Amino acid sequence: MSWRRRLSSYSFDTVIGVFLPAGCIGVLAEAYLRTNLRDANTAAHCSFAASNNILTTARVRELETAGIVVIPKVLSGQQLHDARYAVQLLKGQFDTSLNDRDVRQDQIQWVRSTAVGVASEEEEDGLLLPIRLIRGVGDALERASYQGVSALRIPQDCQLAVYAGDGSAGYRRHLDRCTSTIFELGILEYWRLSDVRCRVVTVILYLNAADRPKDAGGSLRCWTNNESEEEHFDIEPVGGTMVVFDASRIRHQVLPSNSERTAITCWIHGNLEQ
Ligand SMILES: O=C(O)CCC(=O)C(=O)O
Ligand SMILES: [Fe+2]
Repeated sequence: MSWRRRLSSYSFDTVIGVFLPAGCIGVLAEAYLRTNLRDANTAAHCSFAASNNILTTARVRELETAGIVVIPKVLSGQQLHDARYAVQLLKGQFDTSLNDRDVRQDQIQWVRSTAVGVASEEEEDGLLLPIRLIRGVGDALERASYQGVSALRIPQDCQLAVYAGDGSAGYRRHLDRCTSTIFELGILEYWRLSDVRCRVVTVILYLNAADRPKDAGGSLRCWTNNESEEEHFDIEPVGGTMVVFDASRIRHQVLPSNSERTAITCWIHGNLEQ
């Protein structure tokens, strides 16, 4: 029996009285339970010596005061080459459908160190080091008691984003952490955005060429003062540059890129009070 016939065999009262409330509860339950953090790891679990060497205690203190730190030359030319080769092999698996095209025009794919979404371990190799480096930042933050936070959670999934070099692909100004209240969002959206509400720190590692010219565009424009539109600075997405910033403080935008632009991002989560 088709679902239409089966449904028409129920009385109007049954549909209104049983199926409608059940459907509403289902939608609410899906929103409440939606999370990518179920298999997230502790910061200690993701500890990586190279990340601790990069994000020294001095840099963590700088992150606390300035809200952002930029660390160049985190990857060698060979490591960048390997990472970019791995990204090439993943082409065709990128997804634009999840993105609001008015807001951002990149293509993304979620990658994890346990070979989900990649065809073989060999193909994953080049991305393994970038993933470990960005996921290892959480441990460096905890060791240096960043803003007194503890119990950071590191998602398994990191975002791999490719912006086409068509001179138009970018990402409108935004904050990575959702700071809107339940009254502004409504309960459904509030629950759906539970992961984004827990983002504490953003870690980006650029996988472009180390000699990417300035006119290739795609700079990351950052605003450090929310009161002022004027106070901003640009970071060139040169391959091997790591950017770490406070996800609830630094508004940022990706300027249009004239050359293909690749970045891998990890959001470190925690339970900060809004
Ligand atoms: O790739 C970048 O420089 C930033 C991307 C970004 O803002 C984001 O994915 O939320
Ligand atoms: Fe962002």
